[in-house]
Amino acid sequence: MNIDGRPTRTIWLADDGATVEVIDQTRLPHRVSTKRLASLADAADAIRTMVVRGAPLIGVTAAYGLALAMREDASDEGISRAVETLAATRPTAVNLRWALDRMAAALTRPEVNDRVAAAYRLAAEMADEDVATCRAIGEHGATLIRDAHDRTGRTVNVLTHCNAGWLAAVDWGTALAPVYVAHDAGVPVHVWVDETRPRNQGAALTAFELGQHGVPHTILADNAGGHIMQHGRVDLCIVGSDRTTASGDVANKIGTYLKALAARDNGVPFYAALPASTIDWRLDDGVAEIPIEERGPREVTHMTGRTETGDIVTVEIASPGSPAANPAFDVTPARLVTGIITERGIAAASREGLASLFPEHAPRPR
Ligand SMILES: CSC[C@@H](O)[C@@H](O)C(=O)COP(=O)(O)O
Repeated sequence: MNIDGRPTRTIWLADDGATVEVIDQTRLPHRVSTKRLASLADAADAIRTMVVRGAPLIGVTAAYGLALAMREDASDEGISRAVETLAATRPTAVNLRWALDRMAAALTRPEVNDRVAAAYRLAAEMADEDVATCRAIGEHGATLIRDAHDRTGRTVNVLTHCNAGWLAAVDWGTALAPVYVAHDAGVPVHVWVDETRPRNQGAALTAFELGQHGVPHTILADNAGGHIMQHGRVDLCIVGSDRTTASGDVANKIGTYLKALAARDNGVPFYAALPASTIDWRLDDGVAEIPIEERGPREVTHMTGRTETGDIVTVEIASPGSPAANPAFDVTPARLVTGIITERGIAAASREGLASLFPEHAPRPR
């Protein structure tokens, strides 16, 4: 995608061929800046502090993190230690584990001396694959937007939660990829952007990237979605996911579940868009089994923003001393999900639905 008209990805190998550059998402939308990752510790820190975030991008950053780690110690023990360090950064997005398992399996095969080159090669391959996968999600999901336009003859209103656009992946994104494909094809589309407290990924990141791409959008306070759905102002909801079970339960940013409930009550189709790497085929019951990240209370009690004079400041918005809880994700049960948009097509949110698109993961008949 583009920032100020210049094409960019969220992560790339620097000109020195060794370090890795990422867009620093903690500074958006107020400052566009990059950060250089030169070591395993830098990569782990970037994921932990959300310099990079979003399930697909976390996975690719972890892959590059392993490549950086191989320069420090390419032994079998070095691989295990690096995997352990990176896996501990964030618990919910399963793309992290998926990327680390794939890298570790590929790295233990070559001789120790060949592991650095192999790691960079595979990390770059995974970055390119992520772009192609998200683009395919966009093509499949755009049919829903096109169909809605054909049915109504007017601008299609899509509601999304958090940021599942190109900033959450290497490019294109998941939930927003259908919007970009439809918009680029001339289908009139407008996005309702949930602000997404407490970190405001919607107001800060989704609004920023839609604005950069010229897609009409409106930021909504998180509590407004139900109201606008009741008044017929949403044609479909599309969200991303950090982990989806084999049975179609969808973990995504906190607040997603409430939007799915409101969508069901108002007959609004509710889709999750995700690559196969977000599906945890070992899990069945998302509410019971998906680990939900608990983040610090300061994200709830304080807010960061830009003053009119351009300074970035953090202010306290809560009653001083009151405790705050901060679960970062919730699980929307499959029964509330109309369909799952993947790189292979749109599936019903069920074990059978997902297995029909990904038969290689279907349980073998006994
Ligand atoms: C394409 S990304 C899907 C999800 O990762 C996204 O919706 C989300 O919840 C991101 O959470 P974050 O905490 O910002 O990493």
